[in-house]
Amino acid sequence: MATLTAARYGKDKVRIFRVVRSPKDGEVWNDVVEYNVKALLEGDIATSYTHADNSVVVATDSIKNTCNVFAKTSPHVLHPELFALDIGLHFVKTYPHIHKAFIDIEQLKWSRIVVSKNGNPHKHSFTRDGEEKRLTSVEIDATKGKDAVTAKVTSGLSGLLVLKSSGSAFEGFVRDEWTTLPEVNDRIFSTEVDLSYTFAMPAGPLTAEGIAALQDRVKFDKTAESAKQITLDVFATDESASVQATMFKMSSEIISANPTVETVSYKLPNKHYIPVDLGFKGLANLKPADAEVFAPVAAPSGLITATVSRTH
Ligand SMILES: O=c1[nH]c(=O)c2[nH]c(=O)[nH]c2[nH]1
Repeated sequence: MATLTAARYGKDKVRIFRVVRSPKDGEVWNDVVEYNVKALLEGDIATSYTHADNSVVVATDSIKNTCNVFAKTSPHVLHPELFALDIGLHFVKTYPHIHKAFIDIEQLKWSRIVVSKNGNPHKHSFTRDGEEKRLTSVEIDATKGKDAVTAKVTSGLSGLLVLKSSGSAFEGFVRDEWTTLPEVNDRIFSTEVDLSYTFAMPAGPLTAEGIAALQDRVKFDKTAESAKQITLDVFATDESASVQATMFKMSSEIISANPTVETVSYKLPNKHYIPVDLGFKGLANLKPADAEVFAPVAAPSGLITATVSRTH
């Protein structure tokens, strides 16, 4: 005997680019977003797996179509959390047997070009000025009824590459017969930031009309800006004793600066840069004070993770 114990399906990698045109000073200004959307559904769908019963299947093609239509019609399309809430709420409200929707959005970076000859931001030209992505994952839950829908929102960023060439030490760690790493009071610290944070959502059911107000109440956009800036500021200015200690400072600052953030999680690879031994040429390059030439090491890397929660 075998039993289906979990089932969730939908469309992944729905690629969407949206232009929003608005009048400003007699000109047409464009805002643009590029998203990769994953939309998955749960509900009374077991028979599609166990009895080849497609009558309960909203085709993944229709799920993709829905994402595209909402990209055209949602008034919140420029705001990934609100846009994800719009799509997710639609699925649980539209299909009686769909009880949960999971909408994940990755936002690619397009920043407005500032034209150097006049210093002005351009009305419709953009540049990919970084590979980092803004992320949101929204879980819409209608298991308590279609008029009692709740939402969980987790947002963050990934792929933000940073490096500091000083201001980082690693000393005092366990030394035993397994240890070869020297203690250093100055080293390179480089990581690719993977950050996520959860929001405390207001009580009460999620409604289509209520979604717009969440931007002001929960401050998704402001939090995204603040969390990135705190990450960069603490990374740059902390006299780092370890990745662990720096990561805790970043997390704590995000929690104290953003009242609607409940938990902060970082995953930080420690991308090692090893001083190269140039002794064969009589060149000192191994001690922290001498080290100027380093070999970036692709693998292995350290991997330091933590979740920090607001104390109530
Ligand atoms: O900041 C660090 N934390 C570690 O746990 C660790 N382990 C290691 O080898 N180097 C480092 N650096």
